[in-house]
Amino acid sequence: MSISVLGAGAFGTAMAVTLSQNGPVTLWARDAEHVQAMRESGENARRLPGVKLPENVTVSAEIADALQAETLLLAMPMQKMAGFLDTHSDTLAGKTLVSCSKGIDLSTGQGPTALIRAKVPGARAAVLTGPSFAGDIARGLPTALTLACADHSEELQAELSTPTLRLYRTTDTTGAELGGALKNVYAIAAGTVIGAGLGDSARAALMTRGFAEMLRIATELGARPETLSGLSGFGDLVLTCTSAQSRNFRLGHAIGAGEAFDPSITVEGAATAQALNKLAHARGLEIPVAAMVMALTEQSISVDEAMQALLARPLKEE
Ligand SMILES: NC(=O)C1=CN([C@@H]2O[C@H](COP(=O)(O)OP(=O)(O)OC[C@H]3O[C@@H](n4cnc5c(N)ncnc54)[C@H](O)[C@@H]3O)[C@@H](O)[C@H]2O)C=CC1
Ligand SMILES: O=C(CO)COP(=O)(O)O
Repeated sequence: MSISVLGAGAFGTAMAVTLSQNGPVTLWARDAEHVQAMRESGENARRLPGVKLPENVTVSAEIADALQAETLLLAMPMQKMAGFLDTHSDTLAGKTLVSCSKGIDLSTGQGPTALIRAKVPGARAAVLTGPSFAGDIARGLPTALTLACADHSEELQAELSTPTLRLYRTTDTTGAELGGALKNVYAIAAGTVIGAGLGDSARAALMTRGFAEMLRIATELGARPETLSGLSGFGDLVLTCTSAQSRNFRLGHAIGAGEAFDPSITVEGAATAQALNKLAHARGLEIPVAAMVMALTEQSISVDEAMQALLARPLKEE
């Protein structure tokens, strides 16, 4: 059984590298020049420098090459997924589409599985998510992720597990994808606190209250609470709120420190904060930390104002 990875960013490349231990993998990039550069150098210098592409990984700019496989990993930024599915919907029907993207589509409020079902009705949708930096996976460091698929596939779990990548399965696709999307918002909050010098205690408080918000909104949207407590929710929240490897954390850190941040870096949490606030508002749910993250990323509030607003909220029961 062969696998293809669609999107040759850091994460798609890392997944291609680890999965190539099980068999041949096609790594598809939309940019032919990027493919040429990867073939010549034997690595993805743009997105994952220093990691050699194994022989089992074929890089291609032809989508037809990738479509030879039945299992396709979607590894592109969330806000690009709808356009990608629209363009290729006919050819993707009947395939197993495993989303690796962590976000909520801003224009529809849908997560990856709902988007896949809407755009490619004949496809089987799954989600691969959890605490994992691309560099760690590619270097073969031990990693555990959640694989969510409505039809409970042990076969898919085995297909996507490697000697260093251990997958746990669940049928709760909503919980898994919301955990992965929402933690990015709180990683921005954590980064902001550290960048502004507000201390580790404040970060722990925001992580905990952020997790409460994650549970509140995700369960309202149909997620199982235990999924949020697992790798895809709590696990990834811990990783991204405590590591400067996280781009979401780094964006927050720059906001807190009053520094510039390179806008070409993929940071899913800013758009997710907007989508999340829309969803919460429509349901009458309070998510004060996520509201502050949205205001900070939109530059409509200062860090000091955000912190004061959170501290001045009415005292309540935990
Ligand atoms: N980098 C990481 O450690 C992890 C990333 N992820 C998730 O994976 C997703 C992708 O992130 P990265 O690979 O890190 O980003 P990246 O910034 O390294 O790469 C994004 C890639 O997507 C490609 N792309 C953009 N629009 C596209 C389109 N319309 N069609 C096909 N390809 C397109 C770009 O050319 C680029 O190669 C995000 O949702 C991220 O949250 C998940 C786990 C870990
Ligand atoms: O999702 C990730 C780790 O699990 C990667 O986080 P960033 O997108 O913040 O770098």
